[in-house]
Amino acid sequence: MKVLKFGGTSVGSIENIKSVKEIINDGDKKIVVLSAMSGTTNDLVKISEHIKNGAIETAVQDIENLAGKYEIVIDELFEVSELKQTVSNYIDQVFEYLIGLTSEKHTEFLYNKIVSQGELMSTFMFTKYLIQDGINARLLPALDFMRIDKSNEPDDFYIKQNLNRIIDESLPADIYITQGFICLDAYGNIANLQRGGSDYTATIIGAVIEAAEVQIWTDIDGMHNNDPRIVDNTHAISNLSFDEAAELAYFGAKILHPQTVMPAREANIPVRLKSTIEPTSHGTLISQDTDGGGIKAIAAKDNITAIKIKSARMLLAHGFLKKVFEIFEKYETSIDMITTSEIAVSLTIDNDTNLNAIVEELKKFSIVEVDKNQSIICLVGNEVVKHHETHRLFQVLQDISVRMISYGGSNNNISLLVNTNDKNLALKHLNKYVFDFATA
Ligand SMILES: Nc1ncnc2c1ncn2[C@@H]1O[C@H](COP(=O)(O)OP(=O)(O)O)[C@@H](O)[C@H]1O
Ligand SMILES: N[C@@H](CC(=O)OP(=O)(O)O)C(=O)O
Repeated sequence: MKVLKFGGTSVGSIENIKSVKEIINDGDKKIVVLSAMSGTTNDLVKISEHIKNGAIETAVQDIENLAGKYEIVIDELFEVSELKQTVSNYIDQVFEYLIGLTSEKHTEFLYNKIVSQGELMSTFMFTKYLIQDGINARLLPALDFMRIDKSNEPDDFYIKQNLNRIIDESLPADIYITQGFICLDAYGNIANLQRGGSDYTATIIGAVIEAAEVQIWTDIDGMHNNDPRIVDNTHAISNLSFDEAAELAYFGAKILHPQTVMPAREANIPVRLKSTIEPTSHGTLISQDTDGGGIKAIAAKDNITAIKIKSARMLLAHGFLKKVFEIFEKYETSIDMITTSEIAVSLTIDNDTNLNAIVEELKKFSIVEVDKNQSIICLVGNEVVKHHETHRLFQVLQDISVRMISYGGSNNNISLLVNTNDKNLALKHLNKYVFDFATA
């Protein structure tokens, strides 16, 4: 069985919802993972923010506006009045529930309850829409099987047991629909896999059911060699290894959630990125195969903070780095990049939650400088550090001030740290030097 994930853009309009139906209705049994309609999760996040800020009237107004949008979608999708009524009742209940939540105290738990509603709505509507067309579709509620453990890792054993049980117990179907993104935490509270997490849901499910393939369907024909929103003339990459794709996803290629590749790599399940707009195009196949060498793609990750730690005494004195790392470990903050010199160590983090506490502790034995608004630019390719063309990327040093370079941490990745204001220019110039050097 295959697992197909359709993102917010693919279920974001009536036209796209219809295309998704055509794509999945090919007679093969499958599990379909859906995101919320595009824009909905952002709207729900805003509603949660308003509640947090005590702006209850604005929250209610936003809920009503969102309800209005869903009314239009239901009206256009459903012709059979009984189904239309069932879906309307369900969606009305969701919005009444949201209104009810506006009088609650804001907590992370409340946020999680609010943001989970997008996927609950999209999957309910879509299942009924397939049924209207005579398709044997069945909804598998993600909250009945998808769970993370105390370390926020997928609880594979629980997921496998419960998903198989639910499929076995329900009437046979050709197409099973489930929600991406949402899950339960180890204590049974509603939680999620972080923004963009539906991709991750798809590979978690793919791994536990040992799927033949996981397909991530979106609005672009695969992973491009650079960010198409910033750089012109990018192209889709036909094949990526799991390691290459994982580096690109982790370092910001928006098309894939950072953790998506992990379950697929562990279970050796190919992942194909496909376009709902051009369903017949090859897309990008991510598998254990590696091909060729040199830089295949460039990605960038924003909201990075650089921390320079200068030692009062000699830096590489025995135990100095241990002391530094222990502080980051204590505050559960992972380090992305690191470079050292005789007198200082520079490193980056992408989570500022405990920055002040970390800096205070570091200051006890060093001089600390913090630079916010940095971006990591990551160049990825099999054996990229050894390739004879790789040196071209360093031409970017003549155009842009590069704060840090990480080379050789893995054979597949070279990373540069630049000020976010220089990111777009850096991506464009790197594109020219690396992929377009004949005209550079
Ligand atoms: N390297 C890249 N390759 C392809 N798309 C990318 C890349 N970097 C950024 N994107 C953007 O990611 C978008 C698709 O991701 P996303 O918004 O998560 O889709 P969905 O809503 O289907 O989950 C594309 O429209 C594209 O603009
Ligand atoms: N609704 C979630 C989950 C998701 O994965 O969305 P998308 O597939 O559109 O990136 C979000 O917006 O974060």
